[in-house]
Amino acid sequence: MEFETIEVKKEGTLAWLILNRPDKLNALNLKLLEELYQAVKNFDSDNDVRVIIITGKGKAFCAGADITQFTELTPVNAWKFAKRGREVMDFIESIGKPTIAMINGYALGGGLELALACDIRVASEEAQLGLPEINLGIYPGYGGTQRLTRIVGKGKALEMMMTGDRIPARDAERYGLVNSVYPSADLEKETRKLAEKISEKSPVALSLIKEIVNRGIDSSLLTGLSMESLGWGTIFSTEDKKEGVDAFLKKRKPNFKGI
Ligand SMILES: CCCCC/C=C/C(=O)SCCNC(=O)CCNC(=O)[C@H](O)C(C)(C)COP(=O)(O)OP(=O)(O)OC[C@H]1O[C@@H](n2cnc3c(N)ncnc32)[C@H](O)[C@@H]1OP(=O)(O)O
Repeated sequence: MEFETIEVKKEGTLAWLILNRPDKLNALNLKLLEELYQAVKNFDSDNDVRVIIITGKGKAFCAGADITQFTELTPVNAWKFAKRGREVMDFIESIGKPTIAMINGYALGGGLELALACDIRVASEEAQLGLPEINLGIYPGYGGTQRLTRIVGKGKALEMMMTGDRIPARDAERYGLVNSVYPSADLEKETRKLAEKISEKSPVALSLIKEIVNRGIDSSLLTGLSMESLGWGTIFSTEDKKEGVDAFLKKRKPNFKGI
């Protein structure tokens, strides 16, 4: 499928989705948002794909929602644009496959919110992250108020939203906002290494981990723990569980098939 605002490519079991409006720092307009949704949907239903990596072309991961669109938005359309963006982020978070945001530069506003919807964030040393919407007289609308708070805690999240300050990647790593930081020359290699490691695990187990963690975090501890035990029953019916245990006992590498 041809896209205008993103590039997609497959490398074995890894799928790359590259935001491709570099002259506008990959700002999210409606077209990009819809293509992003479609590409993730395609990769999610592609059995060959085990891990999805999202990144940006040029010096930005994504500088947020396209501000030029704001001048013509009526309140009703603003609500629709925010709602659609949130739905796309929710969808990305909800898919069963692991997602990695490879933050190669600015991840601001809706761009950071996209990264927050991914499971793991890795960044280059030059990257800067922030929610600068406050400087436009608005506030995050693609899930940032909720997801950032769950990841870095209320105090730091409120500070980021209230000041709009951009945070260097190394500080973001200290706050737990990004998992790892690398020199930009190594970012792609290290991301690929991480993605390949995850791609060799059981897709069923990965999918259950995502579901239980994402649902559990919004539930009581008891409900989360109960989902964990129920999932355990389910995982014992899979071929991947048989394969993993057999491989261990026979001292060989497992070959998980996702069944
Ligand atoms: C409707 C629901 C929305 C829901 C929630 C989401 C809200 C948002 O995301 S609001 C946007 C938040 N983001 C920002 O406020 C960042 C805006 N950008 C900047 O502050 C700067 O561009 C920068 C600090 C990221 C980089 O500065 P610099 O290196 O000097 O690069 P330029 O400013 O010259 O940018 C190059 C080029 O890109 C255009 N651009 C950058 N960001 C956006 C954007 N968010 N929307 C539209 N266009 C953007 C910028 O205008 C330049 O274009 P030209 O002037 O045509 O060269």
